[in-house]
Amino acid sequence: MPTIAIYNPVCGDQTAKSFFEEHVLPLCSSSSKPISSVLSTERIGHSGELVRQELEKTPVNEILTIILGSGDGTLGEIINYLSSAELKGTRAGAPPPEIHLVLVPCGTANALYSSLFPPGDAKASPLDYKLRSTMSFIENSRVVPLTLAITTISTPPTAKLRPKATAATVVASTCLHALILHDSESLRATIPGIDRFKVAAKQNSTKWYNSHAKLLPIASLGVVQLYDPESKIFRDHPDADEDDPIVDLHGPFVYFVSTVNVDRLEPAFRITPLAKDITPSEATCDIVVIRPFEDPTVEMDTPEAREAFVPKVLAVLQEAYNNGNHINLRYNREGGVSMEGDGPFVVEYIRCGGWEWNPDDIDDDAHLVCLDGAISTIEKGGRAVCVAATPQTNAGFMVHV
Ligand SMILES: Nc1ncnc2c1ncn2[C@@H]1O[C@H](COP(=O)(O)OP(=O)(O)OP(=O)(O)O)[C@@H](O)[C@H]1O
Repeated sequence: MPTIAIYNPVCGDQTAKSFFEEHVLPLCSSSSKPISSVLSTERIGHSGELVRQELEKTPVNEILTIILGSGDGTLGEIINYLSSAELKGTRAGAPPPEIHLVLVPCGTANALYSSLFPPGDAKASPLDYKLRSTMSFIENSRVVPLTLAITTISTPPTAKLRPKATAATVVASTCLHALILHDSESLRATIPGIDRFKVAAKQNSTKWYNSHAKLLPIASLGVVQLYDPESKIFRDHPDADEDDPIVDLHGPFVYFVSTVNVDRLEPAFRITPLAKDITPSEATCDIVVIRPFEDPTVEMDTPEAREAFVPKVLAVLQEAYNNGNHINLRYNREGGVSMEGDGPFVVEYIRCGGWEWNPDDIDDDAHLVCLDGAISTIEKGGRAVCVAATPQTNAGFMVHV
């Protein structure tokens, strides 16, 4: 079973190369798990090419293990490259490969790693913390499958173009989160760390997004679920029944973030905490939505109403850093947001099989979609459809945990 190492030398604080040379490679060479090649990515898109070349040399009945030093973006790049690549060599005409991943968190946010290995749980030093997946590979070989969120962005029916599908392993989002990722890219050079996300959040805090979302049922249950913070369980969504299991959500929206595999997007930002606290038993999307018309004091979409809503959104985002406590925030009669309110919950926390996003033609900002950090734009008249997919047996990506 071949094992290769691939690192992205420019991700995060650009220390992946030295971290591999000083820690990961010596650890592996002193174990019984030899590494056949050590590869560095040289450009955008290169990681997928490197994995393809290795796969084409790997016998069909063998699993390829990749020790991957990167953030979430490089992993997404590999998965998407392989999903559309026509493999040759030993893999010509063969069924989809099984790939095992050993993650070394070298990126900026490392959402997948910090969800699989929550930092608070670690009694280890920072060095030991970064080597947890590596140690699992060396010592016990326990793996978990990755769920994929397959998002298809369609053009209007009149365009007659083939829809484009992208697989995400962490997040598919629209609204504020997509705008934050979009704007934070231009801040990368001046603010290399995760503070650039906070700056970008402030820049976009007064925007509301006009769209119509449809929530698709969980495959085995046939329903969409809504979390009830009072009883702390998921219930069947009140707007769905067996005859019509699809739930319609009308805008405006401020926040729409859907995750798979993760309960956090940064080590401390637990935006979908129930992904860990009430673990789903199959491939599902956990979605956090904020719609300002759920606030009992909001009656119209005006500049004043948007301005007054800003502190409420920031309170939710802030509370997500408090171990995911934002899901318990409520409005009070004055429209204030706190744990003590007796009004509606500020966040709608949904678990479903997928969703569809139909932005209003006139709202440009509602057309941005973030897929694991990469931004796509839905054309006017188009839509995005995201579905959580379970990997087939003996295929897909498994992570050492
Ligand atoms: N040698 C290279 N030069 C320039 N870009 C590269 C190179 N190698 C890889 N890349 C690109 O770097 C991008 C960022 O990588 P990645 O997402 O893994 O790290 P990050 O953005 O720092 O972390 P995170 O996704 O956890 O926030 C990837 O999209 C990849 O295409």
